[in-house]
Amino acid sequence: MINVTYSGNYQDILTDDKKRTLKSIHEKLYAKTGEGNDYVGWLDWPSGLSEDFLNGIKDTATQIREKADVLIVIGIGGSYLGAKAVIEALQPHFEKNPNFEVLFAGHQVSGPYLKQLMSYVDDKEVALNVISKSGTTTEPALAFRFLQQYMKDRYGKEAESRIFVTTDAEKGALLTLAEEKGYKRFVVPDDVGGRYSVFTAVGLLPIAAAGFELNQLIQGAKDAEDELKSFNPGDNPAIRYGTIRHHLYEQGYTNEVLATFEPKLSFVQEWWKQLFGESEGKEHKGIFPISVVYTTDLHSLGQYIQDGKRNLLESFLVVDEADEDLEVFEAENNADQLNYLAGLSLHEFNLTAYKGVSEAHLSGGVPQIGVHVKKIDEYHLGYLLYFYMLSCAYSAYLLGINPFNQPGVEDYKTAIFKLLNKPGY
Ligand SMILES: O=P(O)(O)OC[C@H]1O[C@H](O)[C@H](O)[C@@H](O)[C@@H]1O
Repeated sequence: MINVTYSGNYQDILTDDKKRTLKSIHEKLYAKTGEGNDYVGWLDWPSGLSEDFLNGIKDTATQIREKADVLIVIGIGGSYLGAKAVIEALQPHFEKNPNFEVLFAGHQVSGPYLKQLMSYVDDKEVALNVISKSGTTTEPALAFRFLQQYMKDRYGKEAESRIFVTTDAEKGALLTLAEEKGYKRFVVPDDVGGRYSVFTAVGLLPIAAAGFELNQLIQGAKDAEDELKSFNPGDNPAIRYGTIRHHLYEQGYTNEVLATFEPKLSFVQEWWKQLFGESEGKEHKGIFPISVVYTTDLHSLGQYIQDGKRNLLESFLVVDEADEDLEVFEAENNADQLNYLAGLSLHEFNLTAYKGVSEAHLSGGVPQIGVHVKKIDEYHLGYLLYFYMLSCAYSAYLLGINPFNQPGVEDYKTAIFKLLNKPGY
């Protein structure tokens, strides 16, 4: 379902030694005995999802769509990027959703954003889904403080039936608050970290509310879980991708540029950055994840990628089939001199551009990985996101890093809290 290509020879990387290392990673991962094993609930999560659970999410999504025109999803990092990635990939570019919108808040602290959001929804019916695994993250908590008040002012007691909380089952300030007010709650499983949580209620409720097909998304993830669990490092694309990028890292390619020709995937790229960046960037190790959308960025970052410092590897996220397309037509006077393209579709143009860019960058000293997915729909996105999560676990374990914690993010938080005189800091 996913095809991973490489500009080098994969068999050369796959030495007996590497196979042994991969085998031991595979065994620890699936036996849930590797480092960070408290957080591998995502691994068999898709196949464990019950009809009842999915129906519960779908029913709530239907209720939300019945009573509201807008769902504001409050969350940051893993509590926002998965839903945002799927929704952006699936919704049309324009007239996103004339009858129902999913908007996001709490993923930054911008006064203008929050003020303008509240005035934008003033003439619309609103529901809120506040998502935080810890229940204590400052940005969403701050946004929720404002938006909860907004809801109370607008709806009084009825606000309580318009607010949905997704958080830990047992702890956190958000849980206490939800219990106090009787808000409907969804659980972030204990053993699933934020950046691995897209197939839990964290991602599923906003995605369902946006009107997308959960069964297909989950089926894609389930098939990925099933097909990628075999230890077959020659063919398994998740092992392949993890192994190639790790090999390139060892050769000094410490930055990975994830490139796509499909602008709708730009939030899949953002989600991927958190996934790989937070999973691997520890102990002064790890590939720094960067993203570009082509051909746009060929006209800005293309120069650097072609000729700049040689520590870049490039991985293309290639969509093989376009759902909509245009064919270049023959113009009478050919004033723009583009008749040579007549008969070519824009998708074919991009596939050719992929080949050309890939050749040029390779000759400039940037090794190439291709991650090919058939098309963009619920099923293939489900498959793709699971594929990346699994590859990430292999890749981080190859580095000797626990993929499932993020100890480093506390340092800047402590520094900010000290400056703000937060009690206890
Ligand atoms: O869901 P939350 O607990 O609010 O966390 C939201 C995000 O913020 C944290 O600082 C972590 O770095 C992320 O891994 C997490 O996804």
